[in-house]
Amino acid sequence: MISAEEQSRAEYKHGGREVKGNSKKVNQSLNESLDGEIQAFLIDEDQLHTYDDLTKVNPVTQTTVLKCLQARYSMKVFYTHAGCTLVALNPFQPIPDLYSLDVMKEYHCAPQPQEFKPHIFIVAEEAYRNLQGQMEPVNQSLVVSGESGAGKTWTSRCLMKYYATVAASSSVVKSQDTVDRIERRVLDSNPIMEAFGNACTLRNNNSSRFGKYIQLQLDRSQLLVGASVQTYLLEKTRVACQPAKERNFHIFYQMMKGATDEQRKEWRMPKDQQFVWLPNAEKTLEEDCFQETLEAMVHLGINAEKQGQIFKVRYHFLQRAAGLLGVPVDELLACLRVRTLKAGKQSVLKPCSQSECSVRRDCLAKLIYAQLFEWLVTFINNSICADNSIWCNFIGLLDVYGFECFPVNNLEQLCINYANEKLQQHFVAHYLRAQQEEYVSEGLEWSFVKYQDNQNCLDLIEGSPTSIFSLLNEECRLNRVSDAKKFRGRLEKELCDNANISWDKYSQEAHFTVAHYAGKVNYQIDGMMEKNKDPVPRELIALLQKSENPLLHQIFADKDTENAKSKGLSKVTVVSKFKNSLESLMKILHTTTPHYTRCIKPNPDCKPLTFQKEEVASSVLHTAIWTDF
Ligand SMILES: Nc1ncnc2c1ncn2[C@@H]1O[C@H](COP(=O)(O)OP(=O)(O)OP(=O)(O)O)[C@@H](O)[C@H]1O
Repeated sequence: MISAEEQSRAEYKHGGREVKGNSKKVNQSLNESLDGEIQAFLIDEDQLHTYDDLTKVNPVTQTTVLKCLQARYSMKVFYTHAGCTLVALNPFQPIPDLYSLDVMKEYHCAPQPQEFKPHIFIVAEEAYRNLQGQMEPVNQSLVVSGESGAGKTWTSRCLMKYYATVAASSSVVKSQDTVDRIERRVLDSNPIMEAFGNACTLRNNNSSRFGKYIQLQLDRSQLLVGASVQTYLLEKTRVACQPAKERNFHIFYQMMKGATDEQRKEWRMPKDQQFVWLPNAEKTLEEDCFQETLEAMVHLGINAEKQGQIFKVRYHFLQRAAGLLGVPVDELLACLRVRTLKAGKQSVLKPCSQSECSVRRDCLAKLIYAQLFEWLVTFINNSICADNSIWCNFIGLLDVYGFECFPVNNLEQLCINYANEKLQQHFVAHYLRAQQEEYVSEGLEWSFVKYQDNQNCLDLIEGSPTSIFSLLNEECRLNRVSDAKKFRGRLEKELCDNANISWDKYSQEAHFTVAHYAGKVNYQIDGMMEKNKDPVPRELIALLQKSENPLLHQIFADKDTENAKSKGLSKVTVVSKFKNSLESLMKILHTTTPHYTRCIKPNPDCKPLTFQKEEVASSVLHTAIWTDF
């Protein structure tokens, strides 16, 4: 991949146009001249922190941009503009007064907030004023991106708090009980979703294991009257299998540590138990705050009885004990040990091997966890969503996983990186084209910025008729035992014309490599088809429908009706579902005015106030920011 510095050099003074003739001499003198200018710029070290917009750095190269960010970080200035993107460096320590009520008011009341120091509140206020101005497109989207631990969730919380303060509707209704205040309920959705959807990983103690899009609903007077949440790709495999040194979802540890004696008695949950599925329970985390989760649940209307039902299910499947799920023990064991195969109208019973039994048990746990999470999100939405007649505009907040490239990547990373490709394309389409067109229409002198068009990569992943997704789906439909090597062969045969896919001829592993806009990623094929099928044995669903736990009963009864209505729903693959939900999201984004915030993790160990250039450099490259220059 071409480095940013090389790119800068190539485009330097040529407005992105290629240097015709490509003479070595010209390049050499250009490089020397650029080096000279970089040195000249950096000589004024004391001034580097004053650049509050990285596009004003001259010349814009990786070195100069990094030096400015580093200088600002060391002065405890964490926000910097990069054209139309806000760059947020994570301080990894609370910064007193940076987000106080007074600061919010200052930005909100300023005649020109953009003249203030760069801050996430500028983004928030700009979106709010756009909405007030009712300029098309009126609805706004705040897209928060960055790698794990960069600060997306923190930023989203800040934005929500900002609107819950400056657009508070309840302040005008003095008599309203604070418990019922909509702003509070909207904010209370955070600790609940984080308890059930976040976990401690190697990269972040409070890592969101799902993506979310929150629509803050505003009425004609631009007051916050409700919200709705859409979630994406919950990492449900974590329930039954946690990567080494990582943990399960917070909620398990919260309840095991934080339940009162009374709650333990009611949920039949003894103290100090250890579970295979709860590794690293000894770790003390700020997030293990059960009573806060419970309080938030109460505010949203999840009463003690429902809480009991939720926590009983949670606890009982930790125990991996059958009867406690409210289903007959012998029936559950039978379901786990014997598979029912359908052959026409006939059913054939086939005993499972021990490892198959474990797979079925894990499948049950994942199914219950994912369905409960979905139920919770629906409950939250019912509690915070305003009636359609009340709200007329929205500010959407998107917090999704950033680009991922691990030593081993599989279907999850493919989906996440596909989502990032979509967002990158959205960014390019909305900003660069709009800006360039604006310059042309105003007759301003402009230089053509060459940007990477990632359509080819998107065609490779999701295109029609043949793409990685279509071939994966086809393989899953064939309903045969998947063979990774054969699948690699198919990909090679069908997609060899696309320059964005390649293979390492010498690798023993069945894999493929995709050249994403942010870099190349190697995907392991083994297990990918199975993950895409995400099979749920029918017998397990049928069994859970008989559960005496009213919550489980309700959740799976609904599922049944759903399946009956739309035949074959259970056959919808993971990538198809994800593609559809992403397409709906992109449709919404395209009808809004977008605002981009890029969070950056300045060191891999989450150390306070520590800036490592290599870490920031790779983050900057993985983003749309670079395109912004
Ligand atoms: N602006 C900030 N000020 C102080 N601390 C911060 C700030 N932003 C982030 N942090 C710290 O960094 C940690 C990681 O941030 P956060 O959980 O928001 O990352 P993330 O990008 O959402 O990660 P993931 O993708 O894993 O969910 C937070 O728990 C918090 O301690």
